[in-house]
Amino acid sequence: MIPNKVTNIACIGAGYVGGPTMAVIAQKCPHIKVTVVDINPERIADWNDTDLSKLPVYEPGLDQVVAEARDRNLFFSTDVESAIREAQMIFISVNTPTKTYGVGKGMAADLKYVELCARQIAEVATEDKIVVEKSTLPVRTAQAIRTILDSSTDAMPGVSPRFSVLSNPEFLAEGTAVKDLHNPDRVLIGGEEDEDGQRAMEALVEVYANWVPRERILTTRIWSSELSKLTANAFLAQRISSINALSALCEKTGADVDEVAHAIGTDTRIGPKFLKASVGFGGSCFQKDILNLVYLCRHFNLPEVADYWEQVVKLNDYQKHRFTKQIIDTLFNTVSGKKIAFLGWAFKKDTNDTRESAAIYVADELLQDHAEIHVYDPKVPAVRIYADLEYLQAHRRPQFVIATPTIRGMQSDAPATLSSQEIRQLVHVHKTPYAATEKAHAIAVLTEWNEFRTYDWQKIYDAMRKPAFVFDGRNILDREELKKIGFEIKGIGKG
Ligand SMILES: NC(=O)C1=CN([C@@H]2O[C@H](COP(=O)(O)OP(=O)(O)OC[C@H]3O[C@@H](n4cnc5c(N)ncnc54)[C@H](O)[C@@H]3O)[C@@H](O)[C@H]2O)C=CC1
Ligand SMILES: O=C(O)[C@H]1O[C@H](OP(=O)(O)OP(=O)(O)OC[C@H]2O[C@@H](n3ccc(=O)[nH]c3=O)[C@H](O)[C@@H]2O)[C@H](O)[C@@H](O)[C@@H]1O
Repeated sequence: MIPNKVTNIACIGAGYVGGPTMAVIAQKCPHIKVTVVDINPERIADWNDTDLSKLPVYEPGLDQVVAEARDRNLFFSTDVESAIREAQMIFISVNTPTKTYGVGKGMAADLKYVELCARQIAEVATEDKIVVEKSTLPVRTAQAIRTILDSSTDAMPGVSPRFSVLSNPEFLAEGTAVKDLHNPDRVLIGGEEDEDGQRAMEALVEVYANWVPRERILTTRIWSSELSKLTANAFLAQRISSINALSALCEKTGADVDEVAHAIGTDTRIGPKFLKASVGFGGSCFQKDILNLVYLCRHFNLPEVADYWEQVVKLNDYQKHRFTKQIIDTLFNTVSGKKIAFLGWAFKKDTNDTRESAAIYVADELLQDHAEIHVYDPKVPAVRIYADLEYLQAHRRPQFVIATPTIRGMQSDAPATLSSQEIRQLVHVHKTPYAATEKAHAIAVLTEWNEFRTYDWQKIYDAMRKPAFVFDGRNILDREELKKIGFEIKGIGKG
């Protein structure tokens, strides 16, 4: 019988979602044993490291949560099979990147890791289990998971465990993951409408109810839950693209985008959040989830709906390109041989995650113009920065190329593919902001780390080449103060 209460949970995937989410469940539910498993042994070793600064995910407050629960009722392991066998409830929290091959390449979510998990659960399970989709998935994936689970049940007559599939998408944002998990706006649980589905939902509601007020735990039909996750990310990203679109107009007209955002955000129907103009949104999910939504709409023959959402991603590509073009234009139409210092590489502050960070695309485009790039980021190591640039050489999205047909008003060549050696010759990673900015022609702020505001900007100015340009892609620096020192400063949407 599908349990309606659980004391043993497994989670497949010890990444940015699986790790923090399960750590908080274990912290808040000491009566439940939580085992997080992953096929990546280094990742698991890092989660088990006694030096908590080595946790594979950097999130403020996560070290304390792990310290409290680890080896009490929270375990990290590579033994996927045992964890599946013992658990009554199994979360699937593996990566679902955009497909880079075959049908749906560049648009659809790649579900091969999710499928592998379902197959492994089906192979190993001998008792009834609840399977929870924690990964972000296209609507109706639960159907595919159920088909896999049920077909192997048929193949094992005699041992016929039952499965109930739930959708429980995660809404945490990186950098505030622990805060978001401790105090979520809502928890969403979608389940099947039969008796098993109801029992499974009851079991998962019970888990969250240990710390989340019941009225914030929403239960829906499974398809609604799956689609709500893609919709939430599409709406959030759409707000950023909307304000970024207006930032371009602000620059032409002399308006100030922060003033415009404040003015519209005080309307309670619009609200103040997610209206910060920037060099463009990054992160592993917004682009991937919108492309997935666009793919689904095209699949269901809704081209107008698909085009509407695709524009959010195109505008984001345009914004990254616009920022780069402004750097090149301002530096007298070429950055060849010039030293551009990057403050920040992570896709946002308070995380070491760089996936789809705007910094990667800006760097790539500047490298096409033969710039020399010097990076400082408080949390991102050099190996990650090189790996990001190398990955991009092999996986440029055609949309980005289309969005950047002209540089300086002239037709530019298709982007050159840089070798690892060329990247290492042109990109240097520094341990301090002062080393990165020394003798630089310009500074580009790519991430909104708080510490960037607190630097000795006079010292930075003194060591730079003149005129000393700052391109603030996050509008975080004190413009007046920097101008007084002598900097030429350009922001986003600052007319
Ligand atoms: N990163 C974020 O802030 C958020 C991510 N999501 C969604 O959560 C899912 C996971 O995302 P992340 O945690 O960021 O990904 P991640 O890439 O950080 O972690 C996924 C982990 O799954 C492991 N894995 C893959 N296949 C496996 C298998 N068959 N057996 C065992 N381990 C396996 C990988 O080794 C990796 O460590 C994605 O669907 C994503 O869209 C949802 C909300 C927030
Ligand atoms: O599905 C996911 O992965 C998650 O995606 C986002 O979270 P995340 O990408 O971690 O971080 P955000 O705070 O949403 O920022 C995303 C990007 O948008 C940028 N941003 C954000 C807000 C804003 O006003 N302006 C802006 O440029 C950030 O700098 C960052 O590059 C959502 O906020 C989460 O709810 C969701 O769970």
